[in-house]
Amino acid sequence: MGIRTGAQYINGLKSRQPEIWLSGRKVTHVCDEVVFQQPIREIAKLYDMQHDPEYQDKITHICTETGERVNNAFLVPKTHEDLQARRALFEAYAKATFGLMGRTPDFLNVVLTSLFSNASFLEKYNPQWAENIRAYYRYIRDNDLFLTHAIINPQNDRSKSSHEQQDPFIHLGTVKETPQGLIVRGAKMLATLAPITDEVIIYTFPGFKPGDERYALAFAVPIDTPGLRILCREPMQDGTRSLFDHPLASRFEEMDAVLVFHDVLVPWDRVFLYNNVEAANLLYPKTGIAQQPAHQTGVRGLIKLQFATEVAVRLADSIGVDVYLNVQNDLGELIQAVESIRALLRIAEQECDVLPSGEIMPGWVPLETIRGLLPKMYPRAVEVLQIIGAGGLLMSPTGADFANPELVEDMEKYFAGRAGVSGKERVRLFKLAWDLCGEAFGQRLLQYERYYTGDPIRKRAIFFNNYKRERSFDLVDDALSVLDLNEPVVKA
Ligand SMILES: Cc1cc2nc3c(=O)[nH]c(=O)nc-3n(C[C@H](O)[C@H](O)[C@H](O)COP(=O)(O)OP(=O)(O)OC[C@H]3O[C@@H](n4cnc5c(N)ncnc54)[C@H](O)[C@@H]3O)c2cc1C
Ligand SMILES: Nc1c(O)cccc1C(=O)O
Repeated sequence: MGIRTGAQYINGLKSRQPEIWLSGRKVTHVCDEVVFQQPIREIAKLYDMQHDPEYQDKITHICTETGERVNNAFLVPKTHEDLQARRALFEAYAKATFGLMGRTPDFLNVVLTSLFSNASFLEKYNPQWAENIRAYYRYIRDNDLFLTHAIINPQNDRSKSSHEQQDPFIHLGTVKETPQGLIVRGAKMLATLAPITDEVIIYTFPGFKPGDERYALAFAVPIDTPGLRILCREPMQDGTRSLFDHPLASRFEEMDAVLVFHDVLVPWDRVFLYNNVEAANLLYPKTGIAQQPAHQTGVRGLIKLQFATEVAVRLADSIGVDVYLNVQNDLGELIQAVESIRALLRIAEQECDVLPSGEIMPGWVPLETIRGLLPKMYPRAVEVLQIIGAGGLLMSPTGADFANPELVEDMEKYFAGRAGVSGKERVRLFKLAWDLCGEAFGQRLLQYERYYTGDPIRKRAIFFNNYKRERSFDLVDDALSVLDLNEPVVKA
């Protein structure tokens, strides 16, 4: 089959009825749910881009195995050109969503492609697991499906591991084996976009302790698998607010959900790992799923930070405050943050790691540096928007006010910006900024940037330890070596 259109993606959603709970009620048809309609449209646009002459050759390629045209996320990069082809895809999708949708289809399709190309890691534990992930990759690639994932345990007692929780099945674990497959029970979070995806993949993130064997699980099932319950968080916009009033929140609400597995059957051919704590802790670092997806998230994060920075620059200009030193200083800081991420991506794409399989991976040091910087830089961009927007952020009328003939004169007179910026233009800019720095929608985007790739504190500690292990810090030795402590520095 190969690449899908947006209509085919939507028909796929209509062909099933997952168990989705939203604001205390069960969703009957996800495409009829107003909260999901705009995000579905935004994802459908990404699928349509694959058929658009402007993008098709940039973001898709002909699969050498099947001869079908497939998305570049499924490309195992073997050359710098392959890496640039993936970069082009990430950038096209990020620009289409301003980097505000973190879990667009390319993200998990890159994860799956890494699991496929490094399936040999699973081979030594259980060759069937390796075969299963290879077959699953081909299934998702050839059907161009959209995955969600949930790899974090629900936030119960973080001081205890899974097997020490009050109930053995709060965290997702294996209940029993059957001839058909595993029966699994318990919860995982935070499955972003789960209600509007086709499949869910569960894989392991390091942190398993001895005794956690039953929780060491990696598998994938269709999103409408019997017994899988999708519990959505409170929506951050009700789907009825206008594009004028909420230009971003009304388009890019990325629903998050806890997945509860009520004795779900996982067929054996969909089991990628289980009952092995060592394999569970090593899957993330040993199969490229820490590194390759970081290329996608780095490009997406760059576009998001760049977007917030551009909004801040235009906001300041619209009310003439970018003539002041303090504002220039803050905006200069954001621009330098954007340029830092842009430069780090280039370094990552130049300083690659080449695996024995021939797969090339963008350099882990610059990618992990991006992962450590964005959780600081993006909240700072939000703060700068708040500082520059000041009271104007709380003083935006609605599109309905501008549409009312009785008010339009006041609207244009009292809401105008600097000379040349009409009332409507200034208000629209301030609404863009408010969606990013004021709305719950914008606060989620900030929290996303902090935590989407794990706890930044612990990630930075892992980065430091890996860096210390791999680097020699020669300059210190050089400095100490030139001085023979018995020699006077300057000969008399
Ligand atoms: C908007 C958003 C979208 C997300 N989307 C997804 C998704 O699609 N799929 C997915 O699987 N996950 C997703 N995540 C979850 C994300 O991976 C987690 O938020 C992240 O791993 C941190 O875990 P936590 O949120 O449970 O925080 P916790 O681990 O509960 O941490 C809470 C606080 O306690 C501290 N803490 C907790 N445990 C320790 C410890 N052992 N040592 C030191 N400090 C500790 C942390 O530093 C933090 O300050 C998403 C998160 C957000 C915010
Ligand atoms: N995707 C991730 C997640 O959901 C939680 C923690 C880490 C990651 C990741 O890809 O690094």
